[in-house]
Amino acid sequence: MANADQKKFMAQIDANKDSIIQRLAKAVAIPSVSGDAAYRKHVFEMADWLLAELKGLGATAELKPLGKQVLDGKELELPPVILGELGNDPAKKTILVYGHFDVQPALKSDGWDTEPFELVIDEKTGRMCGRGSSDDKGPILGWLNVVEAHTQLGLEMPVNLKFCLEGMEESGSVGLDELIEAEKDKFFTGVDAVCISDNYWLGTTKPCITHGLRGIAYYKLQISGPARDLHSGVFGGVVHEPMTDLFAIMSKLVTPTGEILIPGIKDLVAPLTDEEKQRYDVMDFTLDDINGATGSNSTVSEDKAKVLMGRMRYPSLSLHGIEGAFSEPGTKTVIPAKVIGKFSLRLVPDMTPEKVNELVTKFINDEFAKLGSKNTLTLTAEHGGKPWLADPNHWNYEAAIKATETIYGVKPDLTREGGSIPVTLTFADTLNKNVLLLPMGRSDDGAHSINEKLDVSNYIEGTKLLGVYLHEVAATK
Ligand SMILES: C[C@H](N)C(=O)N[C@@H](Cc1c[nH]cn1)C(=O)O
Ligand SMILES: [Zn+2]
Ligand SMILES: [Zn+2]
Repeated sequence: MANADQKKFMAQIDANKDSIIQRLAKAVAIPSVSGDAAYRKHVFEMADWLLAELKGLGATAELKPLGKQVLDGKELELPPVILGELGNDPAKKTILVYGHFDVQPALKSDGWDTEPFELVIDEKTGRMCGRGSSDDKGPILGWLNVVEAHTQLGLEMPVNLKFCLEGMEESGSVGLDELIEAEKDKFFTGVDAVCISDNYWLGTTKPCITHGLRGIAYYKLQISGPARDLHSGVFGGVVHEPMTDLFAIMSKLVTPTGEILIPGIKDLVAPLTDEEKQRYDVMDFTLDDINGATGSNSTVSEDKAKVLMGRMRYPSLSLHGIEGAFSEPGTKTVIPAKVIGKFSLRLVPDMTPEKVNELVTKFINDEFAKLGSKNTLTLTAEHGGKPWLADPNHWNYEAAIKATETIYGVKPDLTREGGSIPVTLTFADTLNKNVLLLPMGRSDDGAHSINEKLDVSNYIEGTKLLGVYLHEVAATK
């Protein structure tokens, strides 16, 4: 049940509906793609815009430079991290809020129905379409909307807030761990718990609270041979072809039903307990939720618990793409001289990127040796992140459960997320504080896909959820 302050706050969010949607439209219009050097200046632009918004709301905030990185052979300045603070009352709890203002790449030609960097609102369905609307600009702005509503009402914020907002999450959070380590006894002092809104409900109607994430280990596998692309009529059957080698290796990594074939990987996975299995059996979820989100009927199993475990508690290996391969329409008869296969594994307890790197490297080198090819193979381990699992028996989770009941009128499911947010474990380990994931969007939001959207109702009610959660945090012992 909402108390009087919470009711006033919720009414103010309803009153602000148009202006906070405009705030999201402005954020989506900045194409802050972190993984493409050509867009890097927009990630900086996004950091400047957010910094100004935070300061405009009365927070103290600064940009922390992270140095440089090498991306696709080019040296590039890393986007800064925003560290901000609102309130420092020793009588109040301090919640650290993390989010990311970078996004995945998006081009209209990928198959979007609308311009990806324009927030297009369908008044009939309430869907707000645009890259970053759900992942993760909507949720970040949710926190700002909460602060604004309190100021407008002259209502005291129930907790002190610290903000840590990064611009490299979609590209491995380069430099962030080091910054957190360096600031742990400075900026991060006094943090009581952490809240991250950067994942999704399990389905489209029922909210959830998340206490686990998979980790990631991302690889680029380069095979090169000829000094230049060749005519397949002249050189086909004459040379070892890089693409043929690459297909031979990539086809041995995983089966079409998702079984990882790299020896030793399965042995790293913590065994399933009966008690854990039961949790998946009773989770409020149907295959229609997944089918709705994928727009297909293509699950690898018809068993609900197996599908859920495939996403939450087992590793997976996905093939993402091949750079350098002929991919345009038409029928070019070319032998590409150099191709780079991209794949990643999602990691679960007790896997670490280091252990996985060892096994992947050995397997790929062994398989390449079996081909007897005269080409050259180079395997690069790109970004990695460990899996994370938190204890939900904590006041941070209690507050989130109460707030969810107030906003949505149901007890939320307790879930583990299939995606990765590498910094989560860093916060848990370095600050030694409880971390909670409190999602705003739905499973069918299409994060990383075409036509990413956030429903108006999720944005508005999700903003209320973040605010009421802070009130409930203040009320817990
Ligand atoms: C769950 C979160 N919103 C997210 O999308 N995380 C990304 C992180 C990542 C890692 N490599 C590239 N991006 C994800 O899980 O893919
Ligand atoms: Zn993402
Ligand atoms: Zn995200």
